Amino acid sequence: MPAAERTPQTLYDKVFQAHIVDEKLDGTILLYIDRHLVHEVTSPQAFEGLEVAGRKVRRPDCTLATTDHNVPTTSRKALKDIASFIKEDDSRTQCVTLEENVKKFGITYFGLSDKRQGIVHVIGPEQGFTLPGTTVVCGDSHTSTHGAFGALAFGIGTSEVEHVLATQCLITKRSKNMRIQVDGELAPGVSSKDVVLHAIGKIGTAGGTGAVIEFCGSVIRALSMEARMSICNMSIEGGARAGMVAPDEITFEYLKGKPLAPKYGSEEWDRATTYWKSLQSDPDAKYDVDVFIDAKDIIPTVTWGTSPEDVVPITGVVPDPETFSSEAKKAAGRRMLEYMGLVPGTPMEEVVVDKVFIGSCTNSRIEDLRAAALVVKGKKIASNIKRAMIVPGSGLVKDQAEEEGLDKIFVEAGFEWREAGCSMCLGMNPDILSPKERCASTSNRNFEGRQGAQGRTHLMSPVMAAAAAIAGKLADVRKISEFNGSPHIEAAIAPESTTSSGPSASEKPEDSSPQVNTTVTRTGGAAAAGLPKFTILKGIAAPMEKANIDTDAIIPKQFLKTIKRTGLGTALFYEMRFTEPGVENPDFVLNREPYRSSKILVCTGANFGCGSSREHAPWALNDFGIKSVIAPSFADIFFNNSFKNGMLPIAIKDKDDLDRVHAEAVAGREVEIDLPNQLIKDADGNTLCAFDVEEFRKHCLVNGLDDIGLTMQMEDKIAEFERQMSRETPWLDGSGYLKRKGAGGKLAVKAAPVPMTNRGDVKKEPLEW
Ligand SMILES: CC(C)[C@H](C(=O)O)[C@@H](O)C(=O)O
Ligand code: SF4
Repeated sequence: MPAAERTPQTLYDKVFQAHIVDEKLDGTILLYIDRHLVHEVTSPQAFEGLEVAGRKVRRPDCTLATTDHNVPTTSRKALKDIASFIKEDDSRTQCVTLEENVKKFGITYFGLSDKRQGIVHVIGPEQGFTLPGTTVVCGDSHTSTHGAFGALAFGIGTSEVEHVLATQCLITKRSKNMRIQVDGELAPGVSSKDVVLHAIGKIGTAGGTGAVIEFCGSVIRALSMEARMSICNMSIEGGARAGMVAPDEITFEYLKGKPLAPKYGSEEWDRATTYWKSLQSDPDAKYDVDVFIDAKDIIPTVTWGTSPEDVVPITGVVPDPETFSSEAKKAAGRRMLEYMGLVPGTPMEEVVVDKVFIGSCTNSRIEDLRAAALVVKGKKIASNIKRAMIVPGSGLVKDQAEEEGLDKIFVEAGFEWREAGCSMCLGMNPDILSPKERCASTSNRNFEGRQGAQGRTHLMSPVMAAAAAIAGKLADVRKISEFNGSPHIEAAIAPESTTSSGPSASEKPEDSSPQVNTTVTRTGGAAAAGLPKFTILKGIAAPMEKANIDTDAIIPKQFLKTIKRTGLGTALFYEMRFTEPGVENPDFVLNREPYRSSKILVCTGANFGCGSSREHAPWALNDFGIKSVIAPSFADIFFNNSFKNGMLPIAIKDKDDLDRVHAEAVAGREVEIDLPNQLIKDADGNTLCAFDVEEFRKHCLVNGLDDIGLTMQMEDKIAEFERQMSRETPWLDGSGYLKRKGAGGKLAVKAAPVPMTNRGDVKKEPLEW
């Protein structure tokens, strides 16, 4: 797969190029996916789709599943099975459904009784499932985390999860190249989280739209793998499709001995590292966007508002919206301050906190816990702190921390020591904020209601969250005297990660159980049809005037627990639509006539659909009856997800054009979208403006084509690509407990389910499922 060098290429170009199965004239690309991570929230509908169509999982050896979002983080000592452990009905259904699906489709799965269970973005790297130069996807926006290895890793929606399960490929387009270079040396107390918060503050939450960000520069090179993961993790908050760091000796060192990485010292390891070393951007490679950051400008950073771009140094004050550049920004700022319960001019260090959460896929790894423990050691949390939680990212992180005695440091200080999961990052499980509670959080999103309805989130690094717990308010970790903060906190505390990754491949018993790749026996699923056709759409258009409408606002977390695609219309814009359950907010546009029957949404603010990869957002719009959203720009995943559901998102950049359409919406008149002619018209048929749409997407919409069926017609090309991959990068055919049997071109994949649990005596314990 190593590509011969031609025109100068970036790291992204190289990895992307090496995975092209097919390219159409209009630039539509069929991209091969090496690694697919699966969790319980975004997979049920995908498996259901496979089953209905009689399709099987093409590469179980390249697929790894776990439960993380819904799982309680309380003690698992009394755990019998997930069905009796999870009390909340919908959460239980989602987790049990995943367990049924992994059995049915023969996928390796880490359940709650397995120490390798954890947040999907923590376990992939930990197991060596994530490798340099690979393409990695998951039905989850923070898949960008894995880019720290020089992988092209991005979040996808549920329809795409189904597409990858069925074909191991995705239909996509090239992204732009963006480079964020961070040079210099980080000052004491400044960690990778501050770097990424600072960068997002600089570029904005739409700054990376349509691009893959390569993080480089002397600061990035000096960071540990875990610190790099925290940075790539939040690329999505900067609007980017993915973030990447070129692999180097730090990367290789991290991968040595990981169960699913090539065996260190083997010929395969040498071959792999030779290839990985070639994955550097060429010196004269071109970037579409270049951003430079001087490390000395970065000081410990916290957020003040409800978007990750609302950052301020801890030494700063709550900003005054009246100083913002436009009326729209002023209005948004006022709303944020009201929601956050903050007054302009208040020093950030005087903002009193109720809860502290150290966890999430951004900051729940062993180095994060070590760093926080250094701050906390020998101290007590402040008396006003109602609850402070440490939630390790995986069972293995938890074990490692306990081995080092970190749990004792935290517990003595007054923290709760929890089991692995997403926890309070998004409150889909019992860990939530109560209304108006303020949280110092190491997670990645501070959207309204994110950690619990009306909860108030301030994002920050683990050492800053630890400092807030001790001080009882937002605090500058550098002022906590005993904290001998060092440059690159994570790297300095843990020069080498010692987290064990469970039994290594060689320690594992040979898998001898018969495999279940093709349990679903219905056939005839390759037909390329299935969606309603979209040609002309005429109807009422609802006006909205807000920027950065995130997917958490379109459909809040509590409605993600469904295992169906339908019925979400009632939950659309829930927090804005209802003042309390069943009571409509009369001011919200969709509660007014004639907008109750809208088929179109016209939004004048940019970056519609930012945030999570939840396809529930387009499903909710669709179920409500809205088949098209018109806005100046969209977040990539939402945009993509809409097409997969036969919906048409239209980006209108020209302000006058958009204003004309918006005026019709405000007047309550019908608007017509003519897709074949790419025109938007008023109710009388007069053209308001033209719009662009990619040829392939238009073809699928107009003809109601299901793109999984289309891709399956490319079987010969996919199989040929896999044969070539087995020859050139054999380490990518499942290894270790995912060993692909019958390689060498045949698709006789024998995926290995986890042959045992990983608690206690691995040889004697029963099958995980
Ligand atoms: C549930 C999932 C779709 C979602 C995401 O994609 O990000 C979640 O992980 C989140 O952080 O909001
Ligand atoms: S962002 Fe939060 S909810 Fe989403 S995967 Fe990461 S930890 Fe889980």
